[in-house]
Amino acid sequence: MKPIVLTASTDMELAVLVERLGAAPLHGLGHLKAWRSALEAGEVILAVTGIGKVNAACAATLLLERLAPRLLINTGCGGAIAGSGLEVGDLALASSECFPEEGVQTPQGWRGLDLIGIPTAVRGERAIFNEVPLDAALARQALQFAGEQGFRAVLGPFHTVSTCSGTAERGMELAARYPGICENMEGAALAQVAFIYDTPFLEVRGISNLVEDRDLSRWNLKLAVTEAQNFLIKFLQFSGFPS
Ligand SMILES: O=C(O)c1cccc(C(=O)CC[C@H]2O[C@@H](n3cnc4c(=O)[nH]cnc43)[C@H](O)[C@@H]2O)c1
Repeated sequence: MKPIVLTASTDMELAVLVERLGAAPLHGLGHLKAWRSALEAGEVILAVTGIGKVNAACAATLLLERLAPRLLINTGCGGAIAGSGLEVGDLALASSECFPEEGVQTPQGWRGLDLIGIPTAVRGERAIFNEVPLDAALARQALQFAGEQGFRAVLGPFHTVSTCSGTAERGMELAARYPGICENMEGAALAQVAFIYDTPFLEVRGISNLVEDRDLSRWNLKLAVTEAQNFLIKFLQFSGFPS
């Protein structure tokens, strides 16, 4: 059976999973720090991508080329976009991913990549621009399982940015371009690579902060990454998915 690959941008975002799944270091995956665990659901490979879109795309390409997984899961922390109903410590599940910065600044305002007419990726007849579609059934299944397990979780579109929105104004500007519940810096890059390789992709983030005027005293990275990993441990071991 093909493995499941689970990624995050930093060690901290995988540490609980590595420990609780008894994962052993795995060498030979290029520049990536990785671990392997054998679960009832099959083999799980955990890998640290590094921060940002370039690191994420590079890692995803290497992992999908080498391992051809049956599922790619990305986790970590993220910022709750105003109006999402999310609070610090909640889970956010991606219904789609989006690059809300890629486009053109025109005299009439910002426009997305569809204005240029060059897609970010094409698979068969399907061309995508700023928004990357995800496996809706898989995301809904994860949402339902989260609720059953007592996690507070919201399913909705994610934003992947180059610049963390450290002002409420910037968050609202991006949300006016595309709907969003959770901001992060890697997800859309992983989702785009998964789209190209026709691999199911699930993204689950713990909310570490609100997208608001930057105030680090209100952030809780540890709670966010612990909640996301606690959920994934249960999801991998008990949800019955993915078989
Ligand atoms: O502003 C700071 O000084 C600061 C301190 C610690 C961490 C950060 C981050 O921006 C973390 C980026 C990292 O975590 C994800 N993340 C978490 N919250 C957000 C957000 O509101 N907007 C974008 N990315 C976020 C992201 O995926 C990165 O991996 C800043």
